[in-house]
Amino acid sequence: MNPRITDVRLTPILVADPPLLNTQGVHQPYTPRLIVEVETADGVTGVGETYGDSKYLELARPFAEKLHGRQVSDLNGLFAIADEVAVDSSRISGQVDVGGLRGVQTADKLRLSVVSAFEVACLDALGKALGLPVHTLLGGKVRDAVEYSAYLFYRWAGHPEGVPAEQDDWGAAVDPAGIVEQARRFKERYGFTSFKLKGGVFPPDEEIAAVRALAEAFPGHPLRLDPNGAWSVETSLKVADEIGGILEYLEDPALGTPAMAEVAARTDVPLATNMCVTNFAEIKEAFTRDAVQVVLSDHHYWGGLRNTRQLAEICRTFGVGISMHSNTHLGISLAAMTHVASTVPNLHHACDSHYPWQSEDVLTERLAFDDGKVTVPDAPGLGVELDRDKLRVLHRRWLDDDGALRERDDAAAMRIADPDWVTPAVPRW
Ligand SMILES: O=C([O-])C(=O)C[C@H](O)[C@@H](O)C(=O)[O-]
Ligand SMILES: [Mg+2]
Repeated sequence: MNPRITDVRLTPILVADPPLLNTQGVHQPYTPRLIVEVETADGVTGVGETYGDSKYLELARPFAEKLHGRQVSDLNGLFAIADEVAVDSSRISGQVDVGGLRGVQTADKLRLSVVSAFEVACLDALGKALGLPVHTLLGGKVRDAVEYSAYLFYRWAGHPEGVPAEQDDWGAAVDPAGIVEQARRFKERYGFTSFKLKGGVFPPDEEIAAVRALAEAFPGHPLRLDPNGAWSVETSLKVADEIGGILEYLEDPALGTPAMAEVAARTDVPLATNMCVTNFAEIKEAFTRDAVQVVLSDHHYWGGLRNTRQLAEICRTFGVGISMHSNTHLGISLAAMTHVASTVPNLHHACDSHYPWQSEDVLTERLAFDDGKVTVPDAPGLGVELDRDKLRVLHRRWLDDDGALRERDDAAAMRIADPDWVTPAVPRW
């Protein structure tokens, strides 16, 4: 076996995305992702996936060059290489990460978001070379299937008129009846039994009404509401007071650890986050102040699957729950999430996944949800296969784009429908 890396391929793509609403605006019709392939001297190829905006691409390129000749098994070495890659200061000074969804942008967060795709690709290649699934390389699965929740979004039926986009048949969902209908469809198609509603879109009373309608339509099913930090402490407490009894947890009601700590101190409703605990440096303050009860990890920005396991161990030590956050992603990432989730004993909440919203993929075969679960692949590596024709088509779309869609910008996408739209100041309500 010769697991020396002889080739690294980076393929930026644009993937169709429906008009899903969040507090920043609306999803673009196409969103950028980056597909990473590492090839070894033996001709084994591993795949990974991460964000595809330019700020990630410009780090991934020099990173890829440094990988040539290294062992695919040298996973710890990836972090040392990342430290050697310079981050342009204009990318971090005064910038917020992913439209503010991950707090302040730092060089470290950018680097980790790139390292993660290479780590997954190396694990995939190593697993294929050894004939072992990725979960075995992570210490072994403790469950055979990983449960996911339905990720409900307020949405329009289609993108604004005149904007080139793929169509879907989900229809609009802008009120409680629309959200219940969407949830029903998710349950019928995929068997999900937990429901997360992306909030921060309409005034809190409307979102409270939607959660109540879900509780009535699906009695006993775990429910979550996530306004992405759009509410003040007082508004968060009012929502907790009104619907806390029917929520599994409230996700990032207010922005930042101090505000979350204040909410947590005054309610018994568990608070989850993917916004105030987004890297190891942020754990100490949040846990010391008891600001969050569940951390939603995301291997893309925590720096990969092994870091995700470390995070899970820290959460276990402090008695904090762990589950998984998701942003627009394809099957490579769903497979990676499923492998790592299968190895975490203290995973007690269904994970998030945007995948059902993605009609396109770069795999020969889509991953399936059965009874809301993805079966943990046992084939070597991630257990998925790249479809080069599909990859080519989505890359062609990226090449043909004039640059307008290569950076995900939900506020800019919203301005096409509403030219006066500006990213709302926080707290919005
Ligand atoms: O749980 C979350 O905060 C997210 O999933 C953030 C995402 O960016 C989501 O809000 C979205 O894609 O609109
Ligand atoms: Mg969230």
